[in-house]
Amino acid sequence: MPRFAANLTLMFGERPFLDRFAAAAEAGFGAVEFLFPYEHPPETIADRLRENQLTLALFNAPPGDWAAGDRGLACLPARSVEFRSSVEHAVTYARAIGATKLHVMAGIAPPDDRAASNAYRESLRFACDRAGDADLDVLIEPLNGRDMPGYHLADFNRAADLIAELALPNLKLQFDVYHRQIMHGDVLTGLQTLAPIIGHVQIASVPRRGEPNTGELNDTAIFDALDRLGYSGFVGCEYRPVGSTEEGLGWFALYRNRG
Ligand SMILES: O=C(O)C(=O)[C@H](O)CO
Ligand SMILES: [Mg+2]
Repeated sequence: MPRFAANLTLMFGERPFLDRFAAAAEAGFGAVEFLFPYEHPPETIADRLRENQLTLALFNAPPGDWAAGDRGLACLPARSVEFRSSVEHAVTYARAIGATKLHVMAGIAPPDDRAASNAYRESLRFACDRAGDADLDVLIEPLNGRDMPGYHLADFNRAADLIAELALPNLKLQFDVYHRQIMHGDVLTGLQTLAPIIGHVQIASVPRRGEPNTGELNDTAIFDALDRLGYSGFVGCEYRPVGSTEEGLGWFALYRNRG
């Protein structure tokens, strides 16, 4: 049975961020993930994880100035200095909070912009090198253009090609089922084909990005397929609860307290 990680950026949003750790543990999660923890000292995050006996499945490197429209810096040649320091900052956090997986966002630039593609490759080499020193995998995640217009990495095949081309041992694919279904469909075949390079999986219903099994996909069949494929990582619950997070956890009854 897959092991699930509550995404504390989207779930338990009724509470302040630091209170969501206890809420996730109480709900039966053994792991959590979140996007950007940087408003809080890493020691505080580490304490919350330890106090609640939670494993950290994944977090994101700083994305630049989100309010100003940045969605990562990796493909932006003019921002390479800032990118490198964002990776160093993330690695410092990762060491302190016991992370093993780091999502590095690409940024906004057309997929066929050659300068952006070259910068992206260079940035990923740099990130994998620094992250490798801390035993961290670097994840890249194709994002659909409806939620993330203009994002540089918007195709699963392109992500797979890039991972093959760069051949970096700690560069992996973040397979978000929600984005996959919107961009390409063919979710089960995608999971099977890409299994060797998948480093993390995320789930949400389509199209509303709500609880599993409330949209157009059979998420139970997806969880079964992950088992058959021998996927041993976490499945991040990156969804926006329709009502209160707890009320929407009916789907989780089968899986709670299973690591
Ligand atoms: O949006 C997603 O699916 C993510 O996982 C990113 O980390 C944030 O954009
Ligand atoms: Mg995702």
